[in-house]
Amino acid sequence: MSLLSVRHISKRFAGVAAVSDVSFDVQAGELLALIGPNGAGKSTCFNMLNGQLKPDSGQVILDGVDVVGKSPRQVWKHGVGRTFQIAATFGSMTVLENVQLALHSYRSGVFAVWQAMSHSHRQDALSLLEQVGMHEHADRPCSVLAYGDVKRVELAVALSNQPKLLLMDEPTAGMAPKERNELIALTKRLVIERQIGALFTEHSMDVVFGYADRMIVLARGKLIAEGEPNAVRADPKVQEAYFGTGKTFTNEQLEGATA
Ligand SMILES: Nc1ncnc2c1ncn2[C@@H]1O[C@H](COP(=O)(O)OP(=O)(O)OP(=O)(O)O)[C@@H](O)[C@H]1O
Repeated sequence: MSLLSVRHISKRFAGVAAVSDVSFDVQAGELLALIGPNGAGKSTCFNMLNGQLKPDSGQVILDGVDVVGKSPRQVWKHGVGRTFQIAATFGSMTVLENVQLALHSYRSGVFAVWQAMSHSHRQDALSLLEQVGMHEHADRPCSVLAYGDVKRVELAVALSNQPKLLLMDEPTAGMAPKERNELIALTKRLVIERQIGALFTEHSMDVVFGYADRMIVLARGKLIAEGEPNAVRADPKVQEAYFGTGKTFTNEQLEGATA
């Protein structure tokens, strides 16, 4: 059984078919890239997986449970972690406090209540920070960190609910190539070690071709290709979708991206 089975999900906004009859699977230990030109339906798809949007039809089965109709909080509790295109940490709090707060939120059952918690979940938070290589920065405020380090803290926060599935919205946006590769290599290692699944959107093709186990491609709300990156790259439908817009990545990037 797949970790995540998405079956025939669709979503319309007024006259726009944002996502039409899309089905795919994510396996435990797999890094799956979701790509597509601007407006292809990637965000809509993500938002249907994390409970922010309810599909008009279809099923989203995570670890045997259909999560359609559950709130974002319930979906999170069921094991979906998320990172954002612009890293979401609290700058005025330390690295350690950010992870402690996430652990506290998950374990106490209280989503948004802050308590004095200087000792709360400290060891577990340090352990998560160690896994992302940030434990030596535990007592620094997030606001002084380099952006790549903030993204690592965000990853530790996303792991605090022991997710089965990680959803990552352009995890490497705004990062230099070296940091970008380090972050995605770290993500891949954690996905394998923890046997979780990860689905990520990405505009950087070197990341997709270098690290994704498989990829799926959306265009105008429809799934037009899926498979191993090199096979998908050669697919005429994918080439056409990108040449048609020229906005997300170019012919040269498609051909030049190597594993
Ligand atoms: N809340 C909404 N109301 C109306 N139309 C929407 C809404 N959200 C998305 N759409 C439309 O649905 C389509 C898919 O949008 P979506 O944001 O999912 O694409 P995307 O692939 O994430 O694009 P991008 O790469 O530009 O972020 C677009 O035509 C968009 O204008």
